[in-house]
Amino acid sequence: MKIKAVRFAKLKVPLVTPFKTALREVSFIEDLVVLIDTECGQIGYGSAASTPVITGDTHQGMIAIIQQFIAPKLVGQEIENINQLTHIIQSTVVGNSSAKAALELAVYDLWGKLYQAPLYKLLGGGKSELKTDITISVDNIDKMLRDCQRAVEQGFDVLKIKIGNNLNQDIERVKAIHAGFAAKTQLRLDVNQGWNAKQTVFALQQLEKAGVVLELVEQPVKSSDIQGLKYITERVNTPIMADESAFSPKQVIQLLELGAVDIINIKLMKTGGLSRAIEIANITAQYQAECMIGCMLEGSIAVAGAAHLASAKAQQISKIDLDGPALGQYDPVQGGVEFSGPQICLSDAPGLGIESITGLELITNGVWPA
Ligand SMILES: C[C@H](N)C(=O)N[C@@H](CCC(=O)O)C(=O)O
Ligand SMILES: [Mg+2]
Repeated sequence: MKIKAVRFAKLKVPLVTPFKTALREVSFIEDLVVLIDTECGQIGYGSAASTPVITGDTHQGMIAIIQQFIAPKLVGQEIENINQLTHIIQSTVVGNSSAKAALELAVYDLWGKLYQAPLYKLLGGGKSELKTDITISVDNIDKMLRDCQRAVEQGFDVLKIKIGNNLNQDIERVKAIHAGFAAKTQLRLDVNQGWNAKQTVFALQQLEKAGVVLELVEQPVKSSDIQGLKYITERVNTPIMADESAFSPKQVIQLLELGAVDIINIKLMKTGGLSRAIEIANITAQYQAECMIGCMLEGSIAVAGAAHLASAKAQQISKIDLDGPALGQYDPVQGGVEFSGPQICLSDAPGLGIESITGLELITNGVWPA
């Protein structure tokens, strides 16, 4: 099965409620979809979210880097040589992790189609049912409590609470949500780099004294502040997780060698796709550290790839934050992974299993070779 061309499209889905973090606020999931055509007429699907405040990637930038540098090296390659394909994708340019993720997803989808097997089985096999948490956007306390209530009614029993835009208000938000929902749910916090190290220790010690039990706190400080993460981890009981500080296998080794964090959040948009995500999961096992599989605000094509990986690497990946599709008003993708509230159900269709996509807007000059 030989690669013939790479095409691009856009896919936009409105959110149930605006997605607000310490870094940004958006009302739509907007994915760049990458379609890889083969000479035998198969199509591989991949997609990527543009999250410039975290990855630096934009849709225009992803299209340019793929068209000018990576697609010319992929066209003509055989899908059966999956390691050679991921090597080309990873090594042709530096950075550009979201563009690499979209391409890797599409070639892994085709690899599954070549061998007529679902991706999670080709990656080692696992369960077809997974469960995700859901994210509660940062807002005034009443709105956050209403969002938590709706999530519980939908069946979610793990809530990921976004905070980080005002230290004292954040402490009050967490206390209020803990009082209302700790009996029914497990609570994770995501500060999205909003605090500094001393503020984090202060906040977590206050919360610990008040009897607030948290499963983990994600990325409290700036992505570059590795010493800050270590300072916090040494002073609080609550487990600390790296997100924006952990893109590459090398960064993960540095974090774990230093004892800077307890847990790593793996996201395909940071690792550049599945191949490096697998490497990171294996590294965390070497350090007996836990890891989570997460997502950006992205739709069900890319999240399906992450779900296949989570199933196949369940021995390493113990926590799941794959709620992108649950945050959208509908899922435009038919076939493959089904997202229903907290439940994620993998199908045994080949690759990612995608049959069709509603509302896909093909980019007219977005094809290589032209
Ligand atoms: C959507 C997911 N649960 C999440 O919170 N992801 C990111 C933020 C992504 C974004 O801004 O698109 C995270 O920080 O974990
Ligand atoms: Mg995060």
